[in-house]
Amino acid sequence: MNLKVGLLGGGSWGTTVASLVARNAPITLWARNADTVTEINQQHRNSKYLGDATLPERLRASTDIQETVADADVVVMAIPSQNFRLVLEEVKQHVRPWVPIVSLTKGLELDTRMRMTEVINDVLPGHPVGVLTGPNLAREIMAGQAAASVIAMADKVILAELQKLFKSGLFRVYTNDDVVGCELGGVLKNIIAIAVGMGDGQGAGDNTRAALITRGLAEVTRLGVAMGGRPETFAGLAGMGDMIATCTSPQSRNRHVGIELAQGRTMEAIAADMFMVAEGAKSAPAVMALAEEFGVEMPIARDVYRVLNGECTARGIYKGLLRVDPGAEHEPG
Ligand SMILES: NC(=O)C1=CN([C@@H]2O[C@H](COP(=O)(O)OP(=O)(O)OC[C@H]3O[C@@H](n4cnc5c(N)ncnc54)[C@H](O)[C@@H]3O)[C@@H](O)[C@H]2O)C=CC1
Ligand SMILES: O=C(CO)COP(=O)(O)O
Repeated sequence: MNLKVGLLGGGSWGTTVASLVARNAPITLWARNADTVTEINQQHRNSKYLGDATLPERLRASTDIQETVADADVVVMAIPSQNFRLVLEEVKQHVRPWVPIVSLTKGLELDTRMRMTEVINDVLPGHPVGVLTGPNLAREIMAGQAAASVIAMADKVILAELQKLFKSGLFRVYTNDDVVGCELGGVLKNIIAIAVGMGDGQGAGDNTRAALITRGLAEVTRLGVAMGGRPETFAGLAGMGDMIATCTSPQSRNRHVGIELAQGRTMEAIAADMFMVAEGAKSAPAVMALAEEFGVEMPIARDVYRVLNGECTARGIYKGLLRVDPGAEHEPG
C-alpha cells in the first residue's frame, strides 16, 4: 500500500502490530528507549518485550516522534492508557489534519474515565478515530499462530482501507462500526481476567473458571450496552473472544496479577516486579465509577476492585462468593 504509517509505543503489542503492518506498508515505530530503537534497527529484535522473535527487516524504528508522525497517513497508538494523552499532546502539532488515528490500547483514563478514542477526540478533534482489538496475545502472533481481530471505526470507507493495512496471512481482521462496544470489550475483560487468575491461583477447577468467564461476560455486556455498545459486539471477537483468550492464557499479564493476588501479595508489590502493563489493575477504579454512574451491577469487578485496594483478600472473596444465593440467570448477582 502507499499509505505511510507512524506507530507510537515500542512495547509488546506496538512492536507486534508494527511487524504485521510492515508486510503491507512503510511504517516507522517510535519508541522512547534508544536501546530498543537500535536493537530493532540493527538486530531486528525487541528482546525486552518479545524475547528472540525476529522482526521484519522493513520495520524501521526511531526515537524522533516528530519524524515518525509528520508524513504519516495513519497514526497508530500503542501507549498504555495512563500515558496515552501525554504522548498525544506531544505529537498533536505534528500530525496532519485529516489523518486517521487508531488506538491499540485496552484501558480507561483514570481521572476522566474516558475511553482512548474519546481522549483522541479530545486532543485531536476532527480526526477519524478507530480501534483495533480482539483476542490477540502478542507473543503468539509473533510466533506466527493464526489469530482474528476487529478494526472498528464509524467511517466505513476509511475502515475498509484500515482493514487492508492491518490484515495479513494468518492475522485475520474483521470490520465493525461499533467503536464503543469494541473498545469497551477490550477494556472490561481485563478485570474479569484478574478474577479468573485469583481463582486459578487458589486451585479453582475448570467449572469454576467457566462460571467466572460467563458471569463476567454478562456484567461486562451490561455496562458496555448501558454505555452505548451493541449487545452482539460483546458476543464477538472484541467481547467473548478476548475474554476467553485473556482469562485462560498463561501469557496474560492481567491473569498473572490475579494469580499473584491469590498468593496474598499486594498490588503494589506485584506492580514493582512487573515491567509490562496490566491495564485491568489501572482501570478498575474508573470502571467502578462508570458502573455506579450507569447504575449497573458488576459483582465480580467490584470484588476484584476490593482486593486490588487491599480491602479484602482473594481467599476471602472466594468464600464470600459461595455465600451469596444465586438468583435468576439473566439477572445480576
Ligand atoms: N501485549 C499484548 O498482547 C496486547 C496488549 N494490548 C494493549 O496494548 C497496550 C500497550 O500494551 P503493551 O505493548 O503490551 O505494553 P508493554 O508494557 O509491553 O509496553 C508498553 C510500552 O509503552 C511505552 N510507554 C509507556 N509510557 C510511555 C510514554 N509516556 N512515552 C513513550 N512510551 C511509553 C513503554 O516504554 C513500553 O515500550 C495496552 O493497553 C494493552 O492492554 C492489546 C492487545 C494485546
Ligand atoms: O489484551 C490482550 C490479549 O488480547 C493482552 O492481555 P494482557 O494485557 O492481560 O496480557
